[in-house]
Amino acid sequence: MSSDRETRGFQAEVSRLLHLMIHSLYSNREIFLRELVSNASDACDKLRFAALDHPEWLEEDPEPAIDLAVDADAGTLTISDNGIGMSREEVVENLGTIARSGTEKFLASLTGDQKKDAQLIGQFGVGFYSAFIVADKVTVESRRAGESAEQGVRWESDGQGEFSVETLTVPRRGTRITLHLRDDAKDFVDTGKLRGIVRQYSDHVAFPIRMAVPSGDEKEEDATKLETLNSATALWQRPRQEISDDEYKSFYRHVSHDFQDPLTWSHNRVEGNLEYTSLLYVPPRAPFDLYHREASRGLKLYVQRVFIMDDAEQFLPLYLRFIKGVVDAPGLPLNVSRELLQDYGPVRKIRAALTKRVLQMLRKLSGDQEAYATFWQQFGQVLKEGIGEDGDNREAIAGLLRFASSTSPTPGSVGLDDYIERAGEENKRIYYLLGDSLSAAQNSPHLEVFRKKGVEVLLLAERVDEWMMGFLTEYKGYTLVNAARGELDMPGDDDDKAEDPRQDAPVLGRLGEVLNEQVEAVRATARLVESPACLVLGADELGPQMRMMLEAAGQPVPESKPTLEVNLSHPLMQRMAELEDGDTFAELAQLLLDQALLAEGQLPKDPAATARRLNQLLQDRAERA
Ligand SMILES: Nc1ncnc2c1ncn2[C@@H]1O[C@H](COP(=O)(O)OP(=O)(O)OP(=O)(O)O)[C@@H](O)[C@H]1O
Repeated sequence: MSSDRETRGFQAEVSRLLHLMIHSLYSNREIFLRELVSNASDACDKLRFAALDHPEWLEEDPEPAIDLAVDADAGTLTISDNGIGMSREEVVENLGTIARSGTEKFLASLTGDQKKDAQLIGQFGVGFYSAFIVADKVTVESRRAGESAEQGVRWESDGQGEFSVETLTVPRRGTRITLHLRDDAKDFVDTGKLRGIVRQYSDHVAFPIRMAVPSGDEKEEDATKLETLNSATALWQRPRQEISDDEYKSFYRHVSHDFQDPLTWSHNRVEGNLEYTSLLYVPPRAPFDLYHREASRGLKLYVQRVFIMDDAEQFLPLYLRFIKGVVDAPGLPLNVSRELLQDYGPVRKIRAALTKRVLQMLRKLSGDQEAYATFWQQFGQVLKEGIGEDGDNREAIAGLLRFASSTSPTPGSVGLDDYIERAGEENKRIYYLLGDSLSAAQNSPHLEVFRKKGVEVLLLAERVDEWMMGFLTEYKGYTLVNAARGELDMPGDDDDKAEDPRQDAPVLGRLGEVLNEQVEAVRATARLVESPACLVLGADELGPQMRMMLEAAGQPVPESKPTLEVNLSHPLMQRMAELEDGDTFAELAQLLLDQALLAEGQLPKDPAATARRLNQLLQDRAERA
């Protein structure tokens, strides 16, 4: 019986997605099977969860399973499950519109560049539509658990822009997807090939994946038997020593929908009052939506092996949102909700323990330079958020940070422990310098004296750095010191600055008078070797990055003036000290300040006036040439 047939157009975005997918995933075609099996497995998980409230749904057909069947003559492959199934509305919603969270964001982040987009699509679970990579027609028949056979539904499409739906009788609960294989994909009727793909991608799926194969019965040529293709146990429940690296990797691909192997993982069972098992992975690259506020994050939560929810974000802090994996906490109530998880004491304890576990895993990973460099490049910025957000683990997180430095300019090449080891115990300070870019920091006049004295300075050029350093004031008994702030206290500087006779030099007073409105003070410096002057922030003043961030957020930013420090031994300063003409002195003083601003990556207050002064200088120079 069939009725109510209607044809509908896909949303435009779906057509785009299909087109892109078919073309960009051609060399990875077999992943369609992983995606469809994964959906079937999710549907079985959902059924088990729903059956906690409706045990009657399981009565007739109690064992969830996923079946593959091929028909070589018809050129079809069928994947069926007896999971939760879909109603007609759900089919239309799930398989025809893009209201689902990921797709829209994914499409928004497309660049139009085929190559880049192909990588993006790999990061994004391609889901049901991947069926069209190998099929030129897909038929879905489904019946929602708890509904009658007459309320079944059939969905069909050639992936060209339209799909049809109709109500029909479906004898069994669950979903059955038939792929009418494309001419160049007919090899997917080969049971040996399918067996290999299932073992490679889906071995750990917790429900049996079965395939009809010839029974070998000579009397009945067409007789078949069901062969179970996977090991069908929840991988995380098995003892560690029995699980091979390949199994761990394959499970990672399952939970993350990634094509690549994870960088590392950590599998632990905790016994006692608060029993739980966790299997946590560090992915090899950041998802495209790492910085989207509502991006999915967190672990898959199971209670007594029953799947409860995806993206259980309560089990890890926000700055570890890139970690993938599973937590199985048999002590939690099966009907636990997101709201309940939020303030649930045991969950808070698991979260604290898992956070430590992840930090340890990263510490261990840092022993492998190449792998850690990949990690740092992908997730370093996110980890920095933890310095501000997680005071309890600040030191452990700080130990994982990587920087460029004045002596090792490759980004991410220096850790705080490396710095300490090189600096020794004598001067318990770690110097750092903030800049708008790495090259600005590298060329900053503030580094001159450090270079001269052979003291290493960390160079920080990311937007979050200034914010982060506001929280990171100490590490293993060493004080972190901003090289561009306050008065410098360098090793070997014994002279008491307050009584430094250089501070009485008349040129300082003259500069102070001319620049009175623009600077807090003018003083002699020991910071500079080659440059005549630089700007220094007061110890508690906001730096330029924080100012910009606050301004962008519409927050009031307190007025503040920098201090100008000048190098009295510089020939320019010596010449200025002798200069009698007040107007020329004022012009040069203004340019001195403007160039110091420029060296910090900031614009002078009146750039046009600076340009005018510079042009005058150029003209004078040209006339003398
Ligand atoms: N075998 C199935 N049984 C029941 N529902 C299904 C089945 N396959 C797909 N669905 C429904 O269709 C939706 C869309 O599936 P699709 O694979 O495109 O995306 P997804 O599974 O939500 O995301 P992703 O695959 O990216 O993780 C699913 O969320 C699910 O609700």
